[in-house]
Amino acid sequence: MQDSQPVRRALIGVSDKRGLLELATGLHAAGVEIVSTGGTARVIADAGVPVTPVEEVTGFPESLDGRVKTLHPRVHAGLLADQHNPEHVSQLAQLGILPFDLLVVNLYPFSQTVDSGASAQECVEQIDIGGPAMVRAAAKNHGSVAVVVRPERYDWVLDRVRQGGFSLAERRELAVAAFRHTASYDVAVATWLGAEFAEPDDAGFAEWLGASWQRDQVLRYGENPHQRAALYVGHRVSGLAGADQLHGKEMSYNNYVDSDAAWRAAHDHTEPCVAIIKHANPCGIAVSRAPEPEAIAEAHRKAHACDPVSAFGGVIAANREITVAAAEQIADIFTEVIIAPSYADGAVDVLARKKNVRVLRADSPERGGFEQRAISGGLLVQESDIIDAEGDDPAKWTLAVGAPADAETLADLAFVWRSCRAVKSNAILLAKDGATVGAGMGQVNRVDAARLAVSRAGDRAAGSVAASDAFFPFPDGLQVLLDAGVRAVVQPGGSVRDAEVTAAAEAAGITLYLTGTRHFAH
Ligand SMILES: NC(=O)c1ncn([C@@H]2O[C@H](COP(=O)(O)O)[C@@H](O)[C@H]2O)c1NC=O
Repeated sequence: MQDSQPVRRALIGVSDKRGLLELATGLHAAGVEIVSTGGTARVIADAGVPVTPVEEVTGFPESLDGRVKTLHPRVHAGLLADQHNPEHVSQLAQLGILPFDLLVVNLYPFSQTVDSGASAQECVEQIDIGGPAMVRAAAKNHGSVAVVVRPERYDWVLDRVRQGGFSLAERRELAVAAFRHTASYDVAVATWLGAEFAEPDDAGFAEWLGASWQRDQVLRYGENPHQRAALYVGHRVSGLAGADQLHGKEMSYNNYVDSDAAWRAAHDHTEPCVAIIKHANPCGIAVSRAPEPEAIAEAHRKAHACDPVSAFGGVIAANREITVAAAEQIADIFTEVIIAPSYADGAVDVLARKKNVRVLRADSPERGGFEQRAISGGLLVQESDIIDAEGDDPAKWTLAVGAPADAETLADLAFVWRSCRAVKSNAILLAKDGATVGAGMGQVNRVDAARLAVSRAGDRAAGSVAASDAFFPFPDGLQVLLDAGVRAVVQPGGSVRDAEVTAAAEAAGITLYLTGTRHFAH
């Protein structure tokens, strides 16, 4: 290549020794002199490949348990000298320092050590100092030096070396990757240290938030075709972002949004559950008390029956394995995405009869932690809403009025309460026999949410149970449910007009429970 620069001398210091021998052997065969740090040099030398220990370059022993190996002017001058600047070249000659053309480094495994549950002292020892210093030096000096931080690139590196070296464009690309690597590394260190040494007045929120995301996919478009979009993943890829796609077209932006809502809704239940989502709202959620493995097919039938019209083109999530029977049922319905923890033998083949349906296998979503939402000029951070708060346990509910619910009714109330938080606020949800029958979502007042839920339930409203994601500010919303024949209601309570709301429930002779916990979802 036109502006390629030959590689005559390489410095290698790697924690991850994968591919090291092949790299060193190939570099040596290509006539490259290799200089290496302690452990790396030993592996290379043991294989019979000539290597110069870095101490021979620095004239200084590796010391302080490896805290000082390469932090020396003879190393850094060799990495930082601009080989196209005659002044630098002559200074190096006067100092008796040879320049490096290639640096291969990967850093101490800091994040892996933290994730392994190691002690704080062990984690601190795994903060690499000399490695990032060299990587940054070589990346700054990409005009003269190529820097490689990932073993996955060694084959390509050898190819370039054999072909006469790296072009400027390639050295620039490597420099970008190198600075991203050290930046992500520092974010991980700063985040962990901040949490370890947090001041008591931090109120649980770090004073500084670092982020490091890797682009995973460029999506066809965003929420609308005129918006561009991409998916980024963190260093530990999990949940929906880490799902395996077993079949179908590529995921779209809206598929991800709806799948995320469906995945969470299905996992809000411990019983076998299916959630069908469109535009991030449920068109049906159901649980089954049938013995497994029949349960998931039954849960799907019940969820689909809630609103078959809306389920067309929806996203289906199950919290249990998709059986062949469930797959046969689902395959008949036009569905955008199916997501489950696993698929029985043959189930994916059944679903794959439809060319486009996306079939995903994913790990359960992580519970707890924090979630972020961008606003104009800022970032909101909150604890994730979990459905295991005290008020989510029916045993802790307060009976405001009416007869205590029998076991079956209480199970339905618990189901509708757990399902209600999957509905965008203001939310009213009606259910019967472990299945939703009518949802009123995203309304700007609770009366309209109740009207919508009742109208979508139709005849099924009579005898159903209902949940409201937040308190009824007036009796009017509840009255809509009572007029439709709802027989038991669960809501947080806490309105200044609770007494009027309770009086309306009493007048209708229904059972009303208060949770004391609210589950808004905007
Ligand atoms: N202290 C130093 O001068 C230093 N220079 C390089 N390292 C790291 O030491 C590791 C390689 O060491 P070894 O070859 O001994 O296994 C690499 O991960 C490299 O990033 C250093 N270690 C930590 O800072």
